[in-house]
Amino acid sequence: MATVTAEPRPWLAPTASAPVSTAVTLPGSKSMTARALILSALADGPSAIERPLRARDTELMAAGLRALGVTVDTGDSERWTVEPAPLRGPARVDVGLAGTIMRFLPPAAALADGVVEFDGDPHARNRPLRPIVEALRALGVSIDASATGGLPLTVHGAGLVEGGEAVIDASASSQFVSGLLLSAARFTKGLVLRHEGPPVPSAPHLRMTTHMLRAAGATVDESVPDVWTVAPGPLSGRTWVIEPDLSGAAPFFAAAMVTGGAVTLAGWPESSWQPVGRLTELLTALGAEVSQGPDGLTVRGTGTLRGITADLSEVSELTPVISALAALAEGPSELRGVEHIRGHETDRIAALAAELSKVGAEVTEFRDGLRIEPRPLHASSFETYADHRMAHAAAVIGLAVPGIELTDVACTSKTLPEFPELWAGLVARS
Ligand SMILES: O=C(O)C1=C[C@@H](OP(=O)(O)O)[C@@H](O)[C@H](O)C1
Ligand SMILES: C=C(OP(=O)(O)O)C(=O)O
Repeated sequence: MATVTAEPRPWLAPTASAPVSTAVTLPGSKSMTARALILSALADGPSAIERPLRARDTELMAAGLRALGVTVDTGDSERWTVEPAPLRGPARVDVGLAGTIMRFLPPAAALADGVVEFDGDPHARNRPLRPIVEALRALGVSIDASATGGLPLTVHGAGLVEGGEAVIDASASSQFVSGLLLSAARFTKGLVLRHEGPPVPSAPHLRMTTHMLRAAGATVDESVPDVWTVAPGPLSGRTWVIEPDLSGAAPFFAAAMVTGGAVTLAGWPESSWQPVGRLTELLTALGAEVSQGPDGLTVRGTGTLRGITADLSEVSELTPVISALAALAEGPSELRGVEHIRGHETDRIAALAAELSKVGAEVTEFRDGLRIEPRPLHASSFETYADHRMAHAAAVIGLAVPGIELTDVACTSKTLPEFPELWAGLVARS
């Protein structure tokens, strides 16, 4: 069952009356938890996932794997266990609004013996899927998709996938590549996947996929740009230790920046598979001081919030929170390179342009991004479009601008069901 947050609709974002200075402990990375679940389900022995993310996206992933016959025990929030089994249909999978499920699970379902049906939230049907469906067909999988090539999908699992070579245009989502690679070691001939088209976004997420595949024992070659090779072979069960979710931490870091305080993300590892270097560059350019020590990763507000010009293609899921900071900055910002986020939980470029304009910013919408000119901001209703990161953006603005009313905050359950309580606690302690 997905977690439901009983928060009022609309939700008035709390305003900070003093600097937010605190340490936060946040759950594990959504992206790492999703990959650990898939790799564990395809392994030849049991696995444990320590400090996973328990949220709608990962609970639905666990439920999807259970529907395919895998034993996933999520009873202990600190340590989930996965006992693989031969995958089988018939099964039905609810993907919710999760890109990770709709792109990572169909390739695994193709290995199942039986029919596996996929569907999700109304907007999930609009999210791009065609390239991965066509690549799977080229690899010998029988799939029925909607007229637009997306959900609802039916995968006719034959118990094996021939695999081999495939060409894909992954410019709309790195998850098409990650999804195919995660199951590829179990394809009879493995996989040689070549991307052809405009650049693939989210390179750090691709590196996370190849790191985790190697950690599970797969042989992966990514030495040729835009070509990924996974040799056929077994995957090992293991213990995955999940890092705190860096993208989920972004609004909390932004709180330090907006209020001139300091927020430490506790439990941050010395070396990470998430794009902490890029986040540090961006927050520093915006005016923050970022440091790492035994207590964790700390972002300190300096009282200065500068506008920036940045290509966010590597860290596109940060666009909403960075846009919120840009709307509160001293000068204009131009955030580009993220056309594909029009296919995220909502069309994030259009949604940010509409909502930031409503609160008073001057916004120009480009095909691949936004120009944001700060203006005096004012109270307003803020539509969240069922998008957790739109809610984060609104909450960040609300710290500085009284009267920001989110149409819905429960959408944050996608990746952090505790968000409303954690956010209120942050301000209460300020
Ligand atoms: O592989 C992953 O876990 C993700 C990859 C990225 O997707 P896109 O490449 O579609 O942006 C990112 O935005 C998403 O939140 C998570
Ligand atoms: C784009 C996102 O999610 P998804 O994994 O559903 O694509 C996101 O979390 O910002």
